[in-house]
Amino acid sequence: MTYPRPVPLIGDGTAATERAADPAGWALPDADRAGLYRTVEARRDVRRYRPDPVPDEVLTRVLTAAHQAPSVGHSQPWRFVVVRDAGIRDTAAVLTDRERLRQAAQLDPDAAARLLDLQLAGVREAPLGVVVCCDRRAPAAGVLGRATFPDADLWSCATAVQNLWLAARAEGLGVGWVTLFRPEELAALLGLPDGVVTLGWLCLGWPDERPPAPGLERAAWSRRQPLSDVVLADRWPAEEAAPAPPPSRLRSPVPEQVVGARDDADRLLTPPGSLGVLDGAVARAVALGRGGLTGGVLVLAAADHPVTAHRVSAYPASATRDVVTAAVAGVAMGATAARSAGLDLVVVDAGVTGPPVPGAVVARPSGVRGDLVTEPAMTAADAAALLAAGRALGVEHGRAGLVALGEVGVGNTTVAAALAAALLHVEPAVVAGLGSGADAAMVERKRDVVAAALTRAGTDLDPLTALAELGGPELAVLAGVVLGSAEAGAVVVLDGFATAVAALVAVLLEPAAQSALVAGQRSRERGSDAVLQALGCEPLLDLRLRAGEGVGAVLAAGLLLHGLRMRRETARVDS
Ligand SMILES: Cc1cc2ncn([C@H]3O[C@H](COP(=O)(O)O)[C@@H](O)[C@H]3O)c2cc1C
Ligand SMILES: O=C(O)c1cccnc1
Repeated sequence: MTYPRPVPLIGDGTAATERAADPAGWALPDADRAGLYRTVEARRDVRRYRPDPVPDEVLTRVLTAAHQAPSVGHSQPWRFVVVRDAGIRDTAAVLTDRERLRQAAQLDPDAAARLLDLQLAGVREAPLGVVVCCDRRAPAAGVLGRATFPDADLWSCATAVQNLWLAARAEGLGVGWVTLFRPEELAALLGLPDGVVTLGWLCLGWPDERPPAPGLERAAWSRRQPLSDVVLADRWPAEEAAPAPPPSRLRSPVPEQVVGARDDADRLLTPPGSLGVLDGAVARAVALGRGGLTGGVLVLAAADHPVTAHRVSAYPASATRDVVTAAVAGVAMGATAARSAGLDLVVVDAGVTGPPVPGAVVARPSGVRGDLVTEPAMTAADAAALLAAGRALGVEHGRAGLVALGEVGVGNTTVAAALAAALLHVEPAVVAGLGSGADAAMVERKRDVVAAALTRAGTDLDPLTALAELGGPELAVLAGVVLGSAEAGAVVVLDGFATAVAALVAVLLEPAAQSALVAGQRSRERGSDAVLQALGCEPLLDLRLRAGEGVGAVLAAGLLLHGLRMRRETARVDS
């Protein structure tokens, strides 16, 4: 049976089916739309004003439109100082006149003459001045969206100006935006406190001119560029751009698949997004066409690392071989985790010291291995070959639909740290962590080793070079597994720090691989957050794991399979 859709009493009452049936259904009626475009097209900068007063209710409508502008983090940083006082308007007018002469003095004579010809007054004549101010006293980091774009508060105020301007135009009022001021002089005139800045003076009043075209265009100061000059396709045109990245073979799921997954989620008899982070992971799998998943495979790649000579691991290198041998026998922790979650296990010997580990798939480097500090981790040819071998494994095992990643390799948290530091351009201290159980002195050594490795290899490395210089063979294989799995349309579930760094290499090589990733967990290892952030992936679990071997990936994969089953079996509402 189906259930009636519980329509929320608050918020968006529309259903996914409605939106899918009529994607343009949010449009306003034809006349409203035409009116908006007519207003946008007819907006002018007005410099001559009638002295007649502007009724308060009209002013309020116009200011209300301004106050409905978008603002970064909904911070509403704008303040509108409405100046009616004739004395203040007179003083402001003198300030602009002075500035106009100062600027004319800097131009060549012809341009200066044209500037002086332009009617720039209005500050004195218009019955109202609206000085748009931005209160910047809130710390940028506290406003959603401003930590990264600290000037977004100013842009918000500019959108308020535009709203005001369009509303004024529709009312028949003129607006002139005057920035021919020294900002500090205008601020002093209005008594603005430190931290409040102005975007200039808006003259507002009934216009004594009705310009059919922009004044500066009529004065041949400039002209409107064709739309095709200002709209660019996908990236900045080649002659000025950095070299194009190498072509990627991978493609993310097409938008129809992503939206289809969301539409289906919307029909569940539960509030949208009720499973939180898990819903995001389930949506990824469904968008990849993997909603029916019931199992998958753990790919466990292992290698040893010459960097252990620098005493950066709490355990002897021989532990790698022991753990891999136990994994093949099905009794290492990663192997038992996989079995209990119903996943198959593929163990890859990517360079375990000694002869190939019996029972493991062999994909080992053939050239010299180095300790990062004095020599590259491996040759460029080996890095490329291991990446390709991993890719083939990913394509093969990706058919199962879910690939969990795991690693074994004493010393590999140091290797992963070096690679992460180079790829993310962060300090060694950000990524050098406890690993399998380092003490403070060892963490310090790891940091020094990473710093020395970066000094030798440099930090401006393309991902493949970074992999050879600073990476490890199992990380190269795993980066390839990510690419191959993504190519096969599989969901890739990451484990801890090292697997996330391998995924980062993959994503830097082919960005579309990101849409296959699910971060299994937030690992205990320092640096895990930085890498997951760079991947743009929010982890499913936060158990302070430091088990490696894919244990966290498998636990998360189990959770994802539960989530998919719930998605499949939960009742749908009718539409
Ligand atoms: C017995 C044992 C089993 C492990 N299983 C995973 N790791 C984890 O620890 C290692 C990385 O830490 P570090 O960089 O400090 O050496 C990797 O093998 C990782 O998978 C293990 C480590 C040990 C000792
Ligand atoms: O985050 C991990 O996966 C991890 C941490 C410590 C040791 N080995 C792996």
